Amino acid sequence: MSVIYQRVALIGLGLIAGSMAHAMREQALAGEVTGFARSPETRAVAREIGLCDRICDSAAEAVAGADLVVLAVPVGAMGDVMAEIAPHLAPGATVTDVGSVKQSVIEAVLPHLPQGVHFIPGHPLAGTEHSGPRAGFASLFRNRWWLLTPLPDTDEAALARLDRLVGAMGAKTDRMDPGHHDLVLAVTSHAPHLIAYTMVGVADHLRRVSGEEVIQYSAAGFRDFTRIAASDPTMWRDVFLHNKEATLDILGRFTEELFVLQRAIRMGDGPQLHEYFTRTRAIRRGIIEAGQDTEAPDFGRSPEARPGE
Ligand SMILES: NC(=O)c1ccc[n+]([C@@H]2O[C@H](COP(=O)([O-])OP(=O)(O)OC[C@H]3O[C@@H](n4cnc5c(N)ncnc54)[C@H](O)[C@@H]3O)[C@@H](O)[C@H]2O)c1
Ligand SMILES: O=C(O)C(=O)C[C@]1(C(=O)O)C=C[C@@H](O)C=C1
Repeated sequence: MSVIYQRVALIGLGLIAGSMAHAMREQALAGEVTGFARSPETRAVAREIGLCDRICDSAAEAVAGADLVVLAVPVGAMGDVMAEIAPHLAPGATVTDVGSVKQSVIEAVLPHLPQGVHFIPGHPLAGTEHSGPRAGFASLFRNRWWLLTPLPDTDEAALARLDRLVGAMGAKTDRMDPGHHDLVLAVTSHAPHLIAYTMVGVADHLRRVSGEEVIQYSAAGFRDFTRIAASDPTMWRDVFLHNKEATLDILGRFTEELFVLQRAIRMGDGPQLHEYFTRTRAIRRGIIEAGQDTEAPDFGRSPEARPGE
């Protein structure tokens, strides 16, 4: 691969920025990568592990001369970070973000955007429950979607260049309207996280009644919930506070469906439960057939799709 940006500045040095740093280094996509995080401890770890070519002690220093700046902080911090770096951005630079919510980030960033600097919001649909500067790894984005939500006046050349970087890190790119993005993600990511947090909360509450059995005999389904519910509290607090309407809409629908199933159980309506679960199983199989879950066991995928056979 060849260098796509001469200098990339990563603001916030956690899972996503760290994975970008590793992926860009592996593929030699940037001439130099600088990094800044607010906490001195995070910067110290980032230096110790050589996460970037240069870790700076201020955001201003990190973005000076950068042709790409990546905002990789919790969504509630994006506006303040943009205000801080704005006077130090190079003319013609591109600023992107990786936030899990798009509309509120755009509203927070745009008022601070200097003339001649491009802002292209983005969101990699890839992550783990781990956070911090040690959590990143180069293959995180491989074969995952990275949605770009350009604004109506976005410069096409700047967009194509960012698209190229994201693709070179292994991701598949697509473009989406920011408001639509927030609704889709409320269904596929935000509401599911809240449900996992709640289920683990319920089990924790029960543990106080039933001793350690909830932990000792935790079944695979519940363990999956606990993985999700171990995700970073600051990040997820901000996601819910900044994608409020869409999340509440989906949770309202979720509650209605839950009542339907609850009633079917109470009434002993086996056919209704069976029909419902048959439909949901088809959705899972569709995701796997579309190659969206690379870690899942295969349910009847074609032999060509099974590596090593
Ligand atoms: N974790 C995921 O699964 C995932 C996936 C896709 C997108 N995202 C989004 O990416 C962004 C970063 O998430 P992450 O998982 O890398 O988080 P993380 O917690 O691993 O890292 C966040 C980093 O930002 C730093 N930070 C926080 N506030 C700051 C500020 N005001 N100024 C400078 N640095 C600051 C923290 O010190 C930390 O280094 C978030 O907006 C999140 O919504 C996360
Ligand atoms: O795999 C996980 O741990 C994730 O939850 C990653 C996940 C998701 O919901 O898919 C979480 C938040 C992001 O904004 C994007 C990806």
